[in-house]
Amino acid sequence: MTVPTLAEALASAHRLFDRAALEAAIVRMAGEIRAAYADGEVPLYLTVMNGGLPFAAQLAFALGERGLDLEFDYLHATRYRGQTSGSGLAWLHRPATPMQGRKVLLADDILDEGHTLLAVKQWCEDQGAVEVRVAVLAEKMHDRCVEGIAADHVGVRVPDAYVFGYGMDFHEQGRNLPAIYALGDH
Ligand SMILES: O=P(O)(O)OC[C@H]1O[C@H](OP(=O)(O)OP(=O)(O)O)[C@H](O)[C@@H]1O
Ligand code: HPA
Repeated sequence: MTVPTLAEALASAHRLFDRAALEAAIVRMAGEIRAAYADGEVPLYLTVMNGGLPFAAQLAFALGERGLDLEFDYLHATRYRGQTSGSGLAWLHRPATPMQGRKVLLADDILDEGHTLLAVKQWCEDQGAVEVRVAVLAEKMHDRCVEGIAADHVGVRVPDAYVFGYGMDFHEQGRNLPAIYALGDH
């Protein structure tokens, strides 16, 4: 199968949020999140690779600016998307930092159907985390999200279309576009 190019995708997509809008959303989120960690405990900050990387980095600086220290680790869980049964989640890397008794803050690019973050959150709880908060740059608006997962902090809400940019890929392309685009007419 030939993979469409990024240029082809951009030609049939439109920009939902530009860089300034996303940066402003992340600054707003940082204010909310700072207030949620007022007790001085240092959360374990888990970036969900790959898509969560740009957002997580920017959010981390905004939190540092507000006096919240973070302990960094990361995980990589990726969905097979229809090529297998069940949740279809493959763990490519699990965090090495012990979580017993810790507060965990997950940073990912998008909450779509929720399979990824549900499994990740449950795994953190199984490891002994006492609290798991979820921060996502984007939440997709539809009624297909699985039960048992919700984002505590959301940057922007996107329509029910395939979106890419700002960490999110179009066939592994376009992750470093500094804006979010939607395919089609949404
Ligand atoms: O809410 P869901 O329907 O589970 O989808 C959201 C997840 O899907 C994407 O990851 P993907 O599996 O594509 O891996 P990637 O970050 O490496 O692209 C995205 O980064 C989220 O982690
Ligand atoms: O719309 C999306 N775009 C990119 N990655 C995703 N992962 C789940 N949904 C999406």
